[in-house]
Amino acid sequence: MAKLYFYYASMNAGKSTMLLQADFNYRERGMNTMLFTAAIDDRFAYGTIASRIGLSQPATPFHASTDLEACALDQHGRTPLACILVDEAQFLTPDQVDQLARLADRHRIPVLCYGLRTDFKGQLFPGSARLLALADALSEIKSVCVCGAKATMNLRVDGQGKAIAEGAQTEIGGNDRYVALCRRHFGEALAGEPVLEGKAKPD
Ligand SMILES: Nc1ncnc2c1ncn2[C@@H]1O[C@H](COP(=O)(O)OP(=O)(O)O)[C@@H](O)[C@H]1O
Ligand SMILES: Cc1cn([C@H]2C[C@H](O)[C@@H](COP(=O)(O)O)O2)c(=O)[nH]c1=O
Ligand SMILES: [Zn+2]
Repeated sequence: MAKLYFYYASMNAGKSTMLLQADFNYRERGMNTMLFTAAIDDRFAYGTIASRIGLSQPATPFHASTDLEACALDQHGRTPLACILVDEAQFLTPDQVDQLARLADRHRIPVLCYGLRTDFKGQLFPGSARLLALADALSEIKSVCVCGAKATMNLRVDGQGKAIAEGAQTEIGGNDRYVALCRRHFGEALAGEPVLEGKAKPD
């Protein structure tokens, strides 16, 4: 049985790097893959998966209206796919996650999704919630907070590095707008404590 995988993490944990490594691993063995990424996340370039470590690959951009099942089956009909890889999976709609599950279940194509679990308020993204509900395998990619503990949360900051507690769920940005923190320091930063001024105490 092909599986639906969800590799989740905070920002800057290495999700895109791991996706590109997995993709390379399939392709170096002569197998075809299909890559998707969110059309709205154009930090590097539209329709490109890029990691901070410098790797990048073109990918099919998805919008909320994109039928991922139809796109992948169209490609699969021309060159059989060994694997589908999806970056920025937090931006999938729940219906799109269902489409990916059908690609695994009915068409036996493994689907590897990489994305954030929660937003800057600590709330699940709808796509991530559906993936947590449906995926056969959940795997956390770990990274560290300023204190050395596991960073599980994503703090949104303004131009002065001040914590932001309110706003739209979607706001594209990188290390200038978000800081991955452990839950304790996420809470302290939102409470106005000087977590990001190098005064965080180890847990
Ligand atoms: N030159 C580098 N060498 C090694 N690791 C790097 C380099 N630049 C960035 N990184 C690491 O890469 C990780 C970010 O990778 P990336 O795939 O962009 O993350 P994500 O997709 O989860 O946001 C961070 O852990 C960062 O420390
Ligand atoms: C926490 C959070 C993040 N986003 C956006 C910001 C980035 O564009 C992506 C995640 O990037 P990654 O480095 O590939 O993990 O998601 C957002 O829109 N809203 C949020 O709350
Ligand atoms: Zn911490």
